[in-house]
Amino acid sequence: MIMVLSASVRGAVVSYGRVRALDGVDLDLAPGTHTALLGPNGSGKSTLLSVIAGVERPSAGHVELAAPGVAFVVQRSEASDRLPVTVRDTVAMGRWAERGLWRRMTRADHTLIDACIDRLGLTDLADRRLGELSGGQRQRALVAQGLAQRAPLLLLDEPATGLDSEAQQIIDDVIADEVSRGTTVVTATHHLESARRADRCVLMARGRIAFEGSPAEALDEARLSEAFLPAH
Ligand SMILES: Nc1ncnc2c1ncn2[C@@H]1O[C@H](COP(=O)(O)OP(=O)(O)OP(=O)(O)O)[C@@H](O)[C@H]1O
Repeated sequence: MIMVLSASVRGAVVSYGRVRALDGVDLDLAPGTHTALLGPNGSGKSTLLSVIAGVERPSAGHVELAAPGVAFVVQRSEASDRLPVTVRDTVAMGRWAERGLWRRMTRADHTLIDACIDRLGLTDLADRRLGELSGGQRQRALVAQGLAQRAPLLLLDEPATGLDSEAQQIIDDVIADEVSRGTTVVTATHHLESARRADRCVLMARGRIAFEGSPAEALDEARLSEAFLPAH
């Protein structure tokens, strides 16, 4: 049986100077599924997301996407925190790729932007500047921006970092909703509870995939401690 994939990565290698951030990674993403990437700091999770998003070009290997359009929600940075824009502006930017910078937003765009703001519980903060918000609120604004892109592939780099358990729950529910709409979602996460809700877990170690399987298989204690062992 031939399965149509949303995206596939073959033999991806990425080096930063002497560091091999990715060392020959193969990954298949089935449509309408949630894949959780887990692994210690520096194991290559963010780099793999960047390669799938097309932000980083592998020096060897390649990525194929079934359809164009990737929404990539990167980790919050000092730079994004200081942008002089409101929550609504931030989420509206998610429509730029489709609308073009200079074309007017349609009524449907505004409805979608409001829905994404609401979905992340930010309606009361919609007109506040990002700089006036807590880290967790800014993080939710960036996830709302990712949702507003309505891309077939949604990549989230540690979306729940710094969030309280209620906000984390919102993100997990948003991911589940997106998957049920047919979106293919990949998250890099350190939260085992979120990973447990994924369809598949990929354990990364030193730029390679150490294991992939169902959450029950991957999140086994022995398996996790092996993947998280320090390099030797
Ligand atoms: N822009 C860069 N310049 C130099 N080295 C980099 C760069 N980006 C990543 N690296 C290195 O590549 C390796 C993989 O980093 P990556 O950010 O992909 O890991 P990660 O698994 O996402 O880690 P974390 O859990 O800390 O986010 C690390 O050794 C990191 O130091």
